[in-house]
Amino acid sequence: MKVLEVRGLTKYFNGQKVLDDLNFDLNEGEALGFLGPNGAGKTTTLRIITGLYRPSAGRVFIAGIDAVADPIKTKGLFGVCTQDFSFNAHYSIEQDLYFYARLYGLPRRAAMEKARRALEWADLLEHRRKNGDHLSGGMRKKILFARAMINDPPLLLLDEPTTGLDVHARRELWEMIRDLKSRGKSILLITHYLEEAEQLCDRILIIKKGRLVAEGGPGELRQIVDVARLLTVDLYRQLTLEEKEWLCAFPGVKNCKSRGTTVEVALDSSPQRVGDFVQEICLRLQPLSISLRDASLEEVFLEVTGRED
Ligand SMILES: Nc1ncnc2c1ncn2[C@@H]1O[C@H](COP(=O)(O)OP(=O)(O)OP(=O)(O)O)[C@@H](O)[C@H]1O
Repeated sequence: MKVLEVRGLTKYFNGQKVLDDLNFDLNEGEALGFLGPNGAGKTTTLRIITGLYRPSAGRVFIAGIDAVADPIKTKGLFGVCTQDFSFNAHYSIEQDLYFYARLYGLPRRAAMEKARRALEWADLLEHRRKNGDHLSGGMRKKILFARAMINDPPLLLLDEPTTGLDVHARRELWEMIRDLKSRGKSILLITHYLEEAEQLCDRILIIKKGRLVAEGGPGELRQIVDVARLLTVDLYRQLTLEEKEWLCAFPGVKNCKSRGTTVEVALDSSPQRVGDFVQEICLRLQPLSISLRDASLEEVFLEVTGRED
């Protein structure tokens, strides 16, 4: 079942097109990475899904309900963790969660129980009497997750949840996301950390200037840009122009860049004979070392978002 459907989403701000006919789906139990350079339109998309902005054109359906025409009806179907947040200065985090549970209509006793269980889930029970502003950045994000999940919605929207956190805090949040996924929740994850998307997401979308430029599983994306592997060749001197042309002319070579005495050769996914290629390089260039590896998601991202329109 599709938990989220985005159809032809277009948004203008002051005559400038920020989203351009964006289409994607999020299936039940799926984690979808939503990536793109700064200003690509990720947060704008999220704000339209949550009903904060109206689109200039296009539709959004959450669990089949039209979120643009009837945003009130969809409010209980998603939890959101935004980049901007605040805590009521007079509330402890326990009262904060109780308040949110009451907003969703839970009776007093059930809301208290819910707040307590949410604190346990976030591993913050011992800090329950503190105000959110007095917690560390990682703890604050955990409380925001707990808030977003207080009414147990099927869809979770996360806008850069781990930005600015240390490695330990990031890993704790990853565990919480994995736990939500194991409970069948659908997750839209905006992130600039490609490793995070690779670790947590089943599928990844990359947008640029409000347009979808790539979509697929982390492995599939490498094939989309057709840079499957990278061969790094270290020389004792710089590569000559003639040698560069010779390298680029080999079958399966996508491009070839040299920086100082290091040469990086991008190879496509065709079943070429890499062994023969390496042998020829050794004979002609007598390199200090050669290494072959799969292209990283970061390299795919740079290729896709760096292309001219
Ligand atoms: N309320 C607004 N009024 C005018 N322009 C806006 C508004 N909100 C966003 N924009 C513009 O829309 C574009 C997309 O912004 P958005 O915040 O959606 O990008 P993003 O992909 O989330 O970027 P980042 O990764 O930096 O958070 C930007 O050019 C931004 O300046």
